[in-house]
Amino acid sequence: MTTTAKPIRNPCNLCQSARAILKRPKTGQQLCKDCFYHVFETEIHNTIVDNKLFRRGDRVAIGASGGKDSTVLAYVLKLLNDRYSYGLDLVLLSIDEGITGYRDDSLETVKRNRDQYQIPLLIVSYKDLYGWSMDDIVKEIGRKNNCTFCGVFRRQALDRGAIMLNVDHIVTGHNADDIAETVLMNILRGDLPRLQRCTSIITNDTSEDASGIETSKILRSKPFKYTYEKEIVMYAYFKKLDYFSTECIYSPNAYRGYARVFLKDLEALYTMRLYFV
Ligand SMILES: Nc1ncnc2c1ncn2[C@@H]1O[C@H](COP(=O)(O)OP(=O)(O)OP(=O)(O)O)[C@@H](O)[C@H]1O
Repeated sequence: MTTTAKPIRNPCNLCQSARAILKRPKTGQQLCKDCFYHVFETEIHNTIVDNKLFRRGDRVAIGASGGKDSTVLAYVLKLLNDRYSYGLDLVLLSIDEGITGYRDDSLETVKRNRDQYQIPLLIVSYKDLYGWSMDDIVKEIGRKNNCTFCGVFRRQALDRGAIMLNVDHIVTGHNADDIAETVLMNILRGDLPRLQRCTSIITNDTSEDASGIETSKILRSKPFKYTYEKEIVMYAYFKKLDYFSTECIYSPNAYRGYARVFLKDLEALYTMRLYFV
């Protein structure tokens, strides 16, 4: 007696053998969980290889905030390092800006990630480096331009942490959506030098600390340059990764927020056009 296999309802566009459970925002493909993991991870691997981001033996610090992007970055980089034998020595580097009720909680997530992924962690605080926490700064100057101060301090703090860790390279979880926002902000501000630099996947600009001392020539890169935020969220959700998802308490008035809303509105219009044309 021959038995015929029951046809799969809504099969995955790639393997055809499992049921599709999601529609990929980047391509519109309907995929099963395993095929989504495979294409997501392979695209990041291809980005790393095509752009020659690392050399074998590099010691690489992952800028870890406990948020979805850097949590997925730590998880995927560890996985790819093992799968493709990149030969990287990975460490987590977190900056504690000193924001009560926000960063203290997200750092607890990073500490759990350190144990879950078995990657060592260094936490460097603004208070130790500069004598001021963000809470102190906000008390002094109020709620204006907080993100601008914080961004400059964080960049330097990451460099200082990287020197303490003796790393060659810092990777951050900036994704395709973050980069689109930055492009728009630089256009609106008319900041041509930054507009030129902000889409580079890898940079090695020299930075100076508050006293004007050259701190580093450490490479920085964004392995998620081509990765959509929605796909990072989907990946974290299906893999049940442990991440912290609260907005910074000092950021509601940030300029970036306006760029983000504008781009989300444009995206919604574009998606509607795709459906209705
Ligand atoms: N406090 C921090 N310590 C270390 N790295 C950080 C910190 N804050 C941000 N970063 C790095 O910069 C990237 C972009 O930060 P941003 O503030 O835009 O957060 P985000 O887009 O919410 O990302 P995430 O989801 O990882 O928090 C992060 O993915 C992370 O790699």
